[in-house]
Amino acid sequence: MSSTAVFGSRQQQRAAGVHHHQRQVSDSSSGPVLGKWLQSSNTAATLPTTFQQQQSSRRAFHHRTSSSSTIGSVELFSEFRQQQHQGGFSTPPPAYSRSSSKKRNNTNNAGSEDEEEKTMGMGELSPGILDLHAFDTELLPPHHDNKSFPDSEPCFSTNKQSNWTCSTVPDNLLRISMADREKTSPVAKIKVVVRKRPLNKKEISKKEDDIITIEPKTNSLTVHETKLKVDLTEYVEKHEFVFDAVLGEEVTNDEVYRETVEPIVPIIFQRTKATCFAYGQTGSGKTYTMQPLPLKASHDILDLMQRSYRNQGFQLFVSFFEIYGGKLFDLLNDRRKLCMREDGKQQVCIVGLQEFRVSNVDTIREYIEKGNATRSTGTTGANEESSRSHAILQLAIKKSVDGNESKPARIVGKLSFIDLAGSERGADTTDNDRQTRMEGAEINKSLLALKECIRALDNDQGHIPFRGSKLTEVLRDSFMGDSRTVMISCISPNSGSCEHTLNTLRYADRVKSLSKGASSKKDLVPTALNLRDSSASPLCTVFPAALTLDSNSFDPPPNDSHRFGWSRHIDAENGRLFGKDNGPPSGRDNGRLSSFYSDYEREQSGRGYSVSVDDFDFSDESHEQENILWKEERSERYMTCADKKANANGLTKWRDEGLGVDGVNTDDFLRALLKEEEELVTAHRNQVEEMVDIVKEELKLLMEANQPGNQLDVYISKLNDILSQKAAGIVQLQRHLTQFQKRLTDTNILICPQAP
Ligand SMILES: Nc1ncnc2c1ncn2[C@@H]1O[C@H](COP(=O)(O)OP(=O)(O)OP(=O)(O)O)[C@@H](O)[C@H]1O
Repeated sequence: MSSTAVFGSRQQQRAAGVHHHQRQVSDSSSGPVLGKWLQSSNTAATLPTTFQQQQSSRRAFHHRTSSSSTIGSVELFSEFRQQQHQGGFSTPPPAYSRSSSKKRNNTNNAGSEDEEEKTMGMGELSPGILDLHAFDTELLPPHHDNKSFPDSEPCFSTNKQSNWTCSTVPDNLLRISMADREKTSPVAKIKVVVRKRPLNKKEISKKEDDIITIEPKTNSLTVHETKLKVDLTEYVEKHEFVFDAVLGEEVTNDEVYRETVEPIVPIIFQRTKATCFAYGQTGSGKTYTMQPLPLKASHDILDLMQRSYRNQGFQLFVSFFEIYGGKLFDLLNDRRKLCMREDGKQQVCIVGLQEFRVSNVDTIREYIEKGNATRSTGTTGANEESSRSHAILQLAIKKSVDGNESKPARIVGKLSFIDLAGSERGADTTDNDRQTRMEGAEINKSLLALKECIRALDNDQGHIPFRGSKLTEVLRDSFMGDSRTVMISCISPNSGSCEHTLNTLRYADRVKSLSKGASSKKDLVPTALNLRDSSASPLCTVFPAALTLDSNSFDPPPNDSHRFGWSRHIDAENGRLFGKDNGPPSGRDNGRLSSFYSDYEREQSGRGYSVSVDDFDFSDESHEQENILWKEERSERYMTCADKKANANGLTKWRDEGLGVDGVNTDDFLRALLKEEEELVTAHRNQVEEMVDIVKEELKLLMEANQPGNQLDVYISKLNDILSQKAAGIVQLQRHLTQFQKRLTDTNILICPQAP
């Protein structure tokens, strides 16, 4: 059966967890992987500039290495490492200077890029003229001196020129006005951008590899994950992702601004609220990325006020606060504690928050520096000066009624910048103290809630789970009405951060793929490369044996966060109960689970297996939170179904009268259903955990079986035990499932049409 036949239409593919934004390739020979890697990391001349060129260079390389074994690829890999460590791929340090204190200096850093703007005077960049500043600073090759990096400072690991050749130069040559830009390119509701930082000196000294390659032309990036087989040979698994924009280490903060926030600025004047946030592992460059943005945006806003909207009564206000441990603090007012209130119209009001009217960039810079200096920071394994809070800087555009400044100004639009605290997995926080762990849990909760809100908003769902976290509650009004969201996913390039990087990219990928707009995106044609979340696709072509497996049992859980693929199944069978996008958020690392499955498949197909089953971790704190959000959503769904059933039975106002289905109290009815559902999911989770242990045993047994002198009878008896355990687990879960299905059928839930 061909791979396309297995997955059918695009829609079916999505329902089956197939992801069109993410293409992942596992290649145990890894020849082509390294071929592309070497080329794209080398020089502009060897960088494939078109897809065809890439393909042909891939083919050429593949041809060169097609007969090479894993050992061969390991040799190539070491060759690559050697060259990299010898500085062969290093690029010069950035032209701008940074001092060691991050939180202050990032603004200064923005400032260093902005310094010239200041001396030129505001408004010098008039519509349609060349941006000489960008031209001067960004096209001149910076001075090459690797030794000049302070400890935590980054070094570039790829050739800067290569990427200029690909995409950046034309953008800088002619900088059209924002208004023109706005006319020509409508601003997407959600934009997901990835930014990779350079390797820092510490990572280089630890001889870590840069495992991310970027193809700016196709907005794609590839994570080259090195894995070990049980026989300890290395192989490289490629994970390829496509986003709205992918920014490499050579991309300046100016360019980040142009790609992310600049297009939104003009529409803030048209009653739009926009949010730009950075997400990523601690130390991945969120603060570095976010800090310069508000200043640049203020510059453009003031510019528009003075040019396009002169004398129209627009005013700019700035406020800056942080959420730390679920509490709000004003960063422009000595960290005064704030409280949040909601008025009758569900407008969020942060009581006591100081808002300052600003009319020039210097004043805004001072406010931003003041706020940054007041922020809560701490130390994490990856970042000595880590932000442990979510910092929210808001630029509000207000307009006085009839242009009369003596009357109170009304809000027109708002631009919120959120520098999210660094994301760390539960597992990473075990070394830290309780405080850091609590912070980590809070951060995870916010991230999950944020994703859920974006997802619900983009699907125009009636119910937006704002209450999932303080962060989303506070941002509520920014998400209401006409809103835009820009998410910048920051990633570290080093091999030691591989798992975090994949998590960040999967989060970003999910945010993007959940958006309705995603379906109209470029990457629609199903290819052999983008069939699975994690690397399973090539198995269909490279390892045909994988196709003989039952595709249901070995499908990785779908990316769209359905709980273990369950809602998808019901969806496909009944098309009614749970909408595809209404499944519970998984929050758990589906990627790792699917990676586990693909490893298992690889083993089944006789190509060895990975030891990455240890990665399979259910202990994520965010699980609790996801349950809350999910229950809220599911409860609504049950209510709607029960409503319909009650109506069909001639019962009106059953909710008000507290009557549930069949006369049972509404609350009890819902509680019982949710409880049973939760029990089923818990049973499923336990079963999968057990299964992982069993599979580990199985892998061990297989290893033993390959040892000389192995006893066949011992092997047979152990295998029998293992298979019985597996079968028992499955039968037990099946029984549980049947009971729950029966319960749903009895209460007519399964035949309830989906709520509009
Ligand atoms: N694109 C980049 N170019 C150059 N240096 C960078 C870049 N991104 C980050 N850095 C440097 O890397 C270090 C860590 O960056 P940063 O503090 O912004 O990370 P973070 O994601 O905000 O971490 P945390 O979540 O722990 O606060 C800093 O020293 C910063 O200057």
